[in-house]
Amino acid sequence: QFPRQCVTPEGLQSGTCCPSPTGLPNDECGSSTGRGQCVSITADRRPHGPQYPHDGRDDRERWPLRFFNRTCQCNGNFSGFNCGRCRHGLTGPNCDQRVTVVRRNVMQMSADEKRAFVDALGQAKRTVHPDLVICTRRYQEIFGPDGASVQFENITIYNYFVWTHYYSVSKTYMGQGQQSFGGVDFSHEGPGFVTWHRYHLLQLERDMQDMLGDPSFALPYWNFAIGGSECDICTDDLLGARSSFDTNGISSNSVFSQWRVICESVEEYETLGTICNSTETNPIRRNPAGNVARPMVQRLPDPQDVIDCLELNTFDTPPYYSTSSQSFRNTVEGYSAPQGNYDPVVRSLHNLAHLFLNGTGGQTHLSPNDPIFVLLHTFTDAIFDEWLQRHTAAGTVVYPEENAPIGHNREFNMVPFWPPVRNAEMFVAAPDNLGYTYEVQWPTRAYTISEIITIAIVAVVLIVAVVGGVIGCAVRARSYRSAEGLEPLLGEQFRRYSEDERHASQSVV
Ligand SMILES: O=C(O)c1cc2cc(O)c(O)cc2[nH]1
Ligand SMILES: [Cu+2]
Repeated sequence: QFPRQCVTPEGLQSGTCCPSPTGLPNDECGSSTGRGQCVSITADRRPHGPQYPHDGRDDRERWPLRFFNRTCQCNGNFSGFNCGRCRHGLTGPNCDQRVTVVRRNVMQMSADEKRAFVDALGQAKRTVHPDLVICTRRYQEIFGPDGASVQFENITIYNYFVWTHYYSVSKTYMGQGQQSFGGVDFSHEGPGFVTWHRYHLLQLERDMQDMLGDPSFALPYWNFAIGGSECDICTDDLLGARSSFDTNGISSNSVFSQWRVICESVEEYETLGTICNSTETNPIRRNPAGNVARPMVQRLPDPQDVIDCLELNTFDTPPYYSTSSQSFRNTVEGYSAPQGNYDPVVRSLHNLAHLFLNGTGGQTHLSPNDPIFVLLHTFTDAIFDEWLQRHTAAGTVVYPEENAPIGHNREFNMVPFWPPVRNAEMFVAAPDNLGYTYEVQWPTRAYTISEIITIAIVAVVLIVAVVGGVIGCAVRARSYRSAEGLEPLLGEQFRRYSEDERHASQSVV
């Protein structure tokens, strides 16, 4: 969440996190080369929804001001916590060359591509994040007893991806002996669901590109809207088959059977007011379609559900929450029926795909520990991008500025990302603004009864016309031939002419 250089006791006390680009000491934000400058952070002040009624209790309110109030603001196309890199979709020394990566269907990749992707995930699970460290205490307890140390630690690239999700969904600690407050979620149940998860994926993709030294690396997606109760990506060449010994486990032929999860001890965090750290504990659990207690989540969404949600015109509707009706966001997130009507018992699209996994991937504080999360969310993001592109011309693409749940207003800095990035910055079409596109064949709508009847009528009329024409011609040809029989002179003349011609050609030879 914060650059390693910034989390010293002095750095935290100053509230300033403006490092120099690597190789340029004492050049905060690369200001001497015009890359950027150190400025005050602005945090959203607009009212949020009533779900969170507290004030000052949570480190994530008005993020990231509890920790830092000054950051690098980069000029032009420069970007990053020290302005040492380019904005998404740009490259080159001056960040003026466009680059686009293509996110593809994981099922359509070659055996070599699949292996490379699985290996890259394994490497991300082991490689310490080069720049960022995580806090392991609430701000109040972040300084050690001597004041000379602070509670931050290193974490691997993939575990950082898991930790940021956990931090965004964790409950608010209300003090010893008090129940933690669960009415907060900085990344779900609000308009920020799509923008938060989009940035979450972009950050992982970028970290993996840097790790691999391959700027063309793209996260693939899992088209989970295939209906039925089979997990098609749960094979040992991809995300791991089911273990033959443990219904809830992953096959030992898959590297993912070796992965251990972080952030499992929620009860401890909630009762002691601690925070998940980088300690790995148990293996991933997964039992696709295996939740017998909840038959509704035993099958995946259907292609028609995607078609239906893409037809909703409004991005989000009051109260911009998990109870919104006719909201594209609440529908793709999966708290509404695919046609947009809110129903508390319904789970569809993204939520249904999570719950179908029935294990680690179905619990919000843990879900990214199962790498299926990455592929499930790239597809969710592909639907979001398709919706943006289809509806932009109609002018209904509007992100709410206020009264969304805390963390979800348009100008709120998404928790716990650094440098500060607002929901609004991710509410743009990806190919033109963020340097990636999806290669997807979107399902098309089946014909309605009235369309089928119309098509049938047109077809019948055409067939009648063609058949009628053929019969008409045949009848006319017949009457012509019988007329020929009544005109022997004409026939005679024709025969004589042909014979003359034959003679002529023979005499030439
Ligand atoms: O119960 C749900 O609808 C549900 C579970 C779950 C887990 C997860 O990680 C999500 O991102 C969403 C979600 N929804
Ligand atoms: Cu999710």
